[in-house]
Amino acid sequence: MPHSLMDIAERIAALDWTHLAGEMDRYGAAALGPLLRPEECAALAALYGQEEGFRSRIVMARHGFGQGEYKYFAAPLPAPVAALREALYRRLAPIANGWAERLGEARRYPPELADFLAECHAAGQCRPTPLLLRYGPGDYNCLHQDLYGPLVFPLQVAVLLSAPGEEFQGGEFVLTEQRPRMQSRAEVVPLRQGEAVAFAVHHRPVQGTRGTYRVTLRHGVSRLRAGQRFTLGVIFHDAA
Ligand SMILES: O=C(O)CCC(=O)C(=O)O
Ligand SMILES: [Fe+2]
Repeated sequence: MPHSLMDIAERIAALDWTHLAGEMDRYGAAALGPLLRPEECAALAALYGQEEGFRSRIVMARHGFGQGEYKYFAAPLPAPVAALREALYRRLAPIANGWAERLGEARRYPPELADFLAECHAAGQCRPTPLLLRYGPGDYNCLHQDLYGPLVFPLQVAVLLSAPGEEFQGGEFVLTEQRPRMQSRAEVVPLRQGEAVAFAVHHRPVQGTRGTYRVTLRHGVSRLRAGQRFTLGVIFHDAA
């Protein structure tokens, strides 16, 4: 493994996962801190302009998803993206299993990404889901859930590749949480360049006075006031 990729796995292993699991349990999202260096962010963002290496490009306005665009990587994923996906999965799988247990769900997630992806592929979810997103002035990402078939890994990660305040203004990462029969709660996760946020894809358990209940989460990005913003999205289930 080249030095920098080994390094990505080590950076992820070095995070305080006990603390982060607590944040995930309380808020449905946790800022992971800096994962990528500015030059690594710039290198990934620069891939956006290339033709090769992607399986599709989505113009969000055409689908009512917002304004801006994104491109799904084709297999094989760029090495740093594959390294992030593998190393993050390893740490998130125990949290996902804890959630499944508390929600009374039978599904358990294997400890390694390769084994989970084998399950996805056996279920006909074979297309890679990691993506690069690009937003310009006025662009935004409507609240959504990244579901790509019946098989869902319940956590995902986004890495901000651009420098807020320098390369763009506005464009905050936002989550909403819909509790049963209650009004929604919003959460903004401030990120700096290279920082990542882990968050619930669609549901998470919340402990109530009469047992555990399920809340529904959505995420999106508020309107960019100026500049250009790139994100790397790391989703663990593959797509049908
Ligand atoms: O651009 C962002 O910060 C969010 C991107 C997104 O929707 C995702 O990574 O799934
Ligand atoms: Fe998303």
